[in-house]
This record gives sequence, C-alpha cells and structure tokens, in this order.
Amino acid sequence: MIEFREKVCCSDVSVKVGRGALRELESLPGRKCIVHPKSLKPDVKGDLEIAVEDGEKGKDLRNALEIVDKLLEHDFTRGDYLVAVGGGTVLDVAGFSASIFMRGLNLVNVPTTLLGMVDAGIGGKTGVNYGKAKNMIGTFYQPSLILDDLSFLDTLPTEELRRGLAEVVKYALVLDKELYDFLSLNHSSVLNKEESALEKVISSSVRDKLAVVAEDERETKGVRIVLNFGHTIGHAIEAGSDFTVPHGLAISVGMVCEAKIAEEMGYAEEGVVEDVLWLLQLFGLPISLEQLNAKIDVEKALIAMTKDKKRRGEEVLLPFPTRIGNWRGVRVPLETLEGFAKQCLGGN
Ligand SMILES: NC(=O)c1ccc[n+]([C@@H]2O[C@H](COP(=O)([O-])OP(=O)(O)OC[C@H]3O[C@@H](n4cnc5c(N)ncnc54)[C@H](O)[C@@H]3O)[C@@H](O)[C@H]2O)c1
Ligand SMILES: O=C(O)C(=O)C[C@@H](O)[C@H](O)[C@H](O)COP(=O)(O)O
Ligand SMILES: [Zn+2]
Repeated sequence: MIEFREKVCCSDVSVKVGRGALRELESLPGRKCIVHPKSLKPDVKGDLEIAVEDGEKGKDLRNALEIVDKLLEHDFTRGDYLVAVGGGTVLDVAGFSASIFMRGLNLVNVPTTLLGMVDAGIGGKTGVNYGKAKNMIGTFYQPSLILDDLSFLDTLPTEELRRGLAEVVKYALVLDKELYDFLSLNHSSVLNKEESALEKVISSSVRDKLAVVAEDERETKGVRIVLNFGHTIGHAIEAGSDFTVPHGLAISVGMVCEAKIAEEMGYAEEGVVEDVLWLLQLFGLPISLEQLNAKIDVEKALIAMTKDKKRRGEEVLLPFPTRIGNWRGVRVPLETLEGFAKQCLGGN
C-alpha cells in the first residue's frame, strides 16, 4: 500500500493507494453512510446506504439535498462519516452534501474510476452543475481519508480509463516532466492496466495534485489554477454539448486549444503543442472537436465560458504550458479569449 499524508490548511488528509485499500473503512469510528451509484454496489457495510444517479445528470442540487434529507432522517451527526464511493460525479455531489450537512460531517472518498483516483477524489473541490455551466454551486471541503482501491479498476472500461488519463496527461504537461517521460515510454502497460504502471500513474498524480492544493487550497494565490489547464475550453465544450461530451474528453480537446492559444500569444516554447498532441494521441484521446462526434452549440459554450471561475472582471487568469512540466499564469482579456475560443470551437 502506498500512503500519502498532507496538511491542507486546517485538515489532515490521508491517501492510501493499493489493492484492498477499501478494507481501511472497517476501522473508522462512528456511523457510516455509504453513497454509491445505482449501478455499482460496493462490498462495504454501512449504517445507511444511498444509491444515487451518477454521470453529469446526477450532479444536481436536488440530488445533493436528497442526501442531506436522508442523513437528517437517519439522525446522523457531525461525528459520523459520509463515505462517497463512485466516479468523479458521485464524489462531487456527495462531497458537497457532506460539506453542507450541519456545516460538515466527516468525509471519506473512495473513487471507483481512474479519473476519481487521480483527480476528483483529491483536493476538496465539491459541487453540482447549475445555470447551464459546470460546478456553479460548490464548496472547498477536504476529505480526511481517500482510498484508491485498484480492484475497482478491474471492471472499468478502457474508454473510462482513457478519460482519467486525460487528467494524468494534464499533470505531466504542466507539472511533471518525469511523468511525461514515463507515460511516453509505458503507454501500453498503462492502457493494459498493468498494476505497477497504474500504481505509478496514480501515485504521481496524487503527489502532484496534493502539493498544489496544499499551497493554494482555495485557488486564491494563482497556484491552484494550474489544475484547471484545458478546463476553460473543456468546460465550455461540456456546456455547449448539453453535457453529453464526457469531462475527460472535453478537457483533452481543451488542452490542445489552450496550448495553441499559449503558443499564439508567445508563452509556449516551440514544440509544446506537438508534444501535447503526441501524448494525447498515444492514449487515443481526442485532439479535435470533430473527434468528439457531438453537436456543440457555440453560443452556449461561449456563455458558459464567461462563468469560468478564473475570471476576474474582464480578464481570465489562464494557466499556460511554457515547456513540458512547466507553466505560468497569464491574464487574458475575455474578448481575446472569446476570439481564440471561436477559432477552436468553430464559431465565426
Ligand atoms: N472535484 C474535482 O476536483 C474534480 C476533478 C476532476 C473531475 N471532476 C468531475 O468528475 C466528473 C467526471 O468523473 P468520472 O469520469 O469518474 O465520471 P462518472 O462519475 O460519470 O463515471 C464514469 C462512468 O464510469 C462508471 N463507473 C464508475 N466506477 C466504475 C467501475 N469501477 N467499473 C465500471 N464502471 C464504473 C460510472 O457508472 C459512469 O458511467 C466530472 O463531473 C468532473 O467535472 C471533479
Ligand atoms: O482540483 C482542481 O482545482 C481542478 O481544477 C481539477 C479539475 O480537474 C476539475 O475538473 C475541477 O472540478 C474543475 O473545477 P472548476 O473550479 O473549474 O469548476
Ligand atoms: Zn478536470
């Protein structure tokens, strides 16, 4: 079992990565409410079990309040635990419920997708979609424990694995050249789910993300924005497709667009865009809008983009790759960004 511990502001966060990590739940004190997707009933005993709809449709305020209602009905207290088991969508909505129930009860994240293990389960961003844009209502709320049990990945389809790899590629491109080199040399082992390759990918991602979050938990210091590389355009694509394009695929195309913007504005070194394209393609990830096979309403996408949480007034603070494993934050006028976004999304 690989273990990480990090102090994030006022919370101690502990992460365990390995087959069988789920067993750690047995030693938790207090009562446990297990929130899980309807389609995946984990082999865990809880005092209360709540089956929820997963996917983007499940990231809805009503679903979050239903979880709160059930906690109240079953007399849960702040000393008890909400154990969120599922992909990123379940972790986001259940984490949000945990954060608002009596201003917060103990939260344990048990991601069941690669994307959840490398990203959504870590860092404390919770939330639901609202007003036709991503994660418009949410909180920062740290789980005390994150259990990345590799046995969940046995049943995960390759398509879902790829979507998680998009976030891994993100860390490699802007934070971790060593991970970039590992991914380049070991792509088949990763796609074939070889255990040691998965462990390496997950533990590097957890380490990279936790370090950023520990420095700037609330995204107020211009540091955490790096984790949003590819997401300004990515979230716009999701919204413009009425959330039919999965997050991992949308940010894959988003990273290509944003790397191109960085190059055109003179921030990315020559060759960076090619490196981005190369690594994404190695994992069979989309690099253009056409590959998403979805109808994108450009107007809707652009409106959603104006709701980007990195916007301050008429500027958006974008994390740009400069060379592999490096980045910088750049204030881009909203109008300039809209111009580039239209080019990427195929609007006029
Ligand atoms: N909070 C954060 O920091 C953060 C970070 C990254 C992404 N996200 C969010 O995460 C969401 C995407 O997460 P996701 O890609 O996990 O999507 P998801 O939760 O929709 O899961 C993807 C699919 O995998 C299925 N599934 C889950 N576990 C499985 C398993 N073990 N075996 C087989 N099938 C399984 C689910 O039923 C679903 O159909 C997006 O809403 C995104 O915005 C949040
Ligand atoms: O943890 C972060 O910070 C991230 O930006 C990680 C992203 O991969 C993730 O998709 C996150 O939910 C995006 O958050 P938002 O603030 O852009 O809604
Ligand atoms: Zn993401």
